[in-house]
Amino acid sequence: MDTNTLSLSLLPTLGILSYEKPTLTCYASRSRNHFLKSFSSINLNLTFNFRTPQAILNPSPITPTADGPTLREICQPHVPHHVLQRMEEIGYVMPTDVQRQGLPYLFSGRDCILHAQTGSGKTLTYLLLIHSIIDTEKSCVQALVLVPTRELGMQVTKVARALAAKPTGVNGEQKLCTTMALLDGGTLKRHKSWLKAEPPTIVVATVGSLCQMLERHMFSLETVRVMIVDEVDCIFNSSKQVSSLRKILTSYSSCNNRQTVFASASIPQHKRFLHDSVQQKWTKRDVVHIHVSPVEPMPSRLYHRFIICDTRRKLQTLLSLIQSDTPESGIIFVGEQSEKSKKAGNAPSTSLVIEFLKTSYQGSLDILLLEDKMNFNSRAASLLEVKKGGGYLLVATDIAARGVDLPEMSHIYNFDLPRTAIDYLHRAGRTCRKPFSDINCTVTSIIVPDERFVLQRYENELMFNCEELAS
Ligand SMILES: Nc1ncnc2c1ncn2[C@@H]1O[C@H](COP(=O)(O)OP(=O)(O)OP(=O)(O)O)[C@@H](O)[C@H]1O
Repeated sequence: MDTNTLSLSLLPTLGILSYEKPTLTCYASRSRNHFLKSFSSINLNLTFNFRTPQAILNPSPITPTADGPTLREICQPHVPHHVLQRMEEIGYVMPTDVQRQGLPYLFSGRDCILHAQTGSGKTLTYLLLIHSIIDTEKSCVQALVLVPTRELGMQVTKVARALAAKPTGVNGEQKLCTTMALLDGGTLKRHKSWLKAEPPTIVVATVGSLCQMLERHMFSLETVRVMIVDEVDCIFNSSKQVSSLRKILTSYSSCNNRQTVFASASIPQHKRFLHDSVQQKWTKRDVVHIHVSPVEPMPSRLYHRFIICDTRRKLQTLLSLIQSDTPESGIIFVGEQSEKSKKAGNAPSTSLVIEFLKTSYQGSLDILLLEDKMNFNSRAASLLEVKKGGGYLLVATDIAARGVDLPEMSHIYNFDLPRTAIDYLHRAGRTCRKPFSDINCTVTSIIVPDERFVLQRYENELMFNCEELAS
């Protein structure tokens, strides 16, 4: 095996590199301090076995300091000037941790697993890499971004287009890069004509739609020089998407002909994943694992609470919480309806919550719905409303939990407890999405007494503390 796991944020604190075991062990501890205290004893029992020393011998040239290099300084000379200008115009001036730590590796051409907190700026990180590779004078698809949902695809396309637009006041003849969204619910015929008439430089695609195009020979990945798989664990975990993703990575293209980047805030069993990536030829052998803040998987500005109540009182409890919190905007996450509940003829939680809020909530926030079973147009309409800004309460299933960037979001309510700690992490991560802000956001879980131990497990796994609210 020829892989590296770098827990970069630990470097300054511990003066050593963390490997898989301490990272996993720390999930059992309750706080960063606790972890750091327990680290020395764990360390005694471990053999640190770094098999490819390049990443250690050749560390990031960027020194992490409070007022360290700007994004422009990190990106020069890799990213074209007009993109850097545009980047600053949008407001991206200082790098986030993942940008500061990840970009030097990405610019060096190595395949990477970008493993960093929700809202940490992974999208801009990989888009800057794309701009360092593509040649806008060439008329072919050179970069591919794979996403698990149409919603995330729309968002990435928007950011990609914003970054590729001409900066104000620039009138040069520079050919600009174009981005095509190839997403579930779109028309293959239209995409086919676009690809034929004037191939875009970047394609943002859902796995299913891309595979359809590839299978019908409407599109080929021959000219793709960089491939990003965003929310990679989510796609690998999806029974509908995993086999298509494997084909895209190994049959329709080869890791030797492209730079591959996997991104997510959660890579369960990352050592295993790294091993598989090399063995299965999803990436090259010297793939590097950029693990930012491994002992703090969730933003520290998140305040976690729970309230215990009877199932029958959950709706009323939700309403009371919203009334006392007066959120700027909030997401109320509900679980998917089980087959058993469907068969019993029960209404899904989404309908219950929406109808209840529509009749009982007297505040000024708009009430919106986003769930898997809505058709693509209604889903897009909901998301468009949400992105317009203004206050709203979005009642959503986990479809809204992955990657969707809603910077104004102040409160998350788990009306139904998420099924796994990872789902908790991604739901919670829809808040605290302004990288340099010090505004605190709140996640509140409304649970029945039996669920307390489940939430406790999530707390241990994700290393956070949840405070109980009096019911
Ligand atoms: N350097 C920067 N300066 C200011 N804002 C930034 C910077 N980089 C990213 N952002 C903003 O941070 C927010 C979160 O970024 P992004 O959506 O890329 O997060 P992410 O790491 O992909 O999160 P998730 O894992 O939840 O998908 C966005 O609103 C983005 O515009």
